[in-house]
Amino acid sequence: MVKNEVLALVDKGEMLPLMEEFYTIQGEGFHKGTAAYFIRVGGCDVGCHWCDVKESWNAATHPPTTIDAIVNNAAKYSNTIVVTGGEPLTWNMAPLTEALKAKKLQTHIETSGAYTLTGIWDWICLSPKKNKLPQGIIYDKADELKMIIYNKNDFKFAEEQAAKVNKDCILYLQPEWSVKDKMTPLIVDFVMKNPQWKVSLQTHKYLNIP
Ligand SMILES: C[S@@+](CC[C@H](N)C(=O)[O-])C[C@H]1O[C@@H](n2cnc3c(N)ncnc32)[C@H](O)[C@@H]1O
Ligand SMILES: Nc1nc2[nH]cc(C(=O)O)c2c(=O)[nH]1
Ligand code: SF4
Ligand SMILES: [Mg+2]
Repeated sequence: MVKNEVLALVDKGEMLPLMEEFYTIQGEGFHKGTAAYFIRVGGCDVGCHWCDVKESWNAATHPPTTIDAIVNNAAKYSNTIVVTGGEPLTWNMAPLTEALKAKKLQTHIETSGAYTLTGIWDWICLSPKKNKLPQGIIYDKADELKMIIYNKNDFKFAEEQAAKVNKDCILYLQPEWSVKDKMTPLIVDFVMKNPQWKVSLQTHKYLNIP
């Protein structure tokens, strides 16, 4: 295919810049401990200074890959597919998720919600960022809200975002990894005082798995 054809397919979500894919244990949030196949799509311009996958940001460094190739491969590994990035909602997620659902796979997304929600999802993990706030209806659709705590101000931001989600949405506070020794005790204290919240840890990093 010539370059313009590839770009046109990526534009429609019929190809996606694929950074990496791996079978592992979901480390975070409600489904922690569950085996899942991760599809990490390149491209993000939200710019979190503490992001743990900055290599994902530049979509041009990740090969445009057909939905068929991604889905046929993923189906070999797991019934639960976690789509992450980068920011997956940079792209139209309809073709990918329709193909995953056609194979009866469970579709989970990890997203900042910074762009329009596309795709068919069995589970939406919304992790809002101050520099690009979530767009519209995703607050109504989120199954879990996962707020990253880097400093004390982030508790206030977490409460502001929790006021916007639907009543069934499960609320998590997750320490930013590099400051976890300082922030985890504050999170523990906050959750005991505000039991509508739960603690989420990046358990895969403790397990030394991807
Ligand atoms: C790398 S992001 C990719 C998906 C999407 N861009 C997002 O931010 O939700 C996956 C998850 O990791 C979280 N995360 C990223 N860097 C982190 C860090 N240094 N410590 C703790 N959580 C982090 C994000 O908030 C998000 O919930
Ligand atoms: N094991 C594992 N669990 C995760 N949950 C969310 C992740 C992500 O980067 O989106 C992630 C990840 O990178 N690895
Ligand atoms: S939105 Fe997600 S991928 Fe993008 S910079 Fe922030 S944590 Fe990283
Ligand atoms: Mg991760």
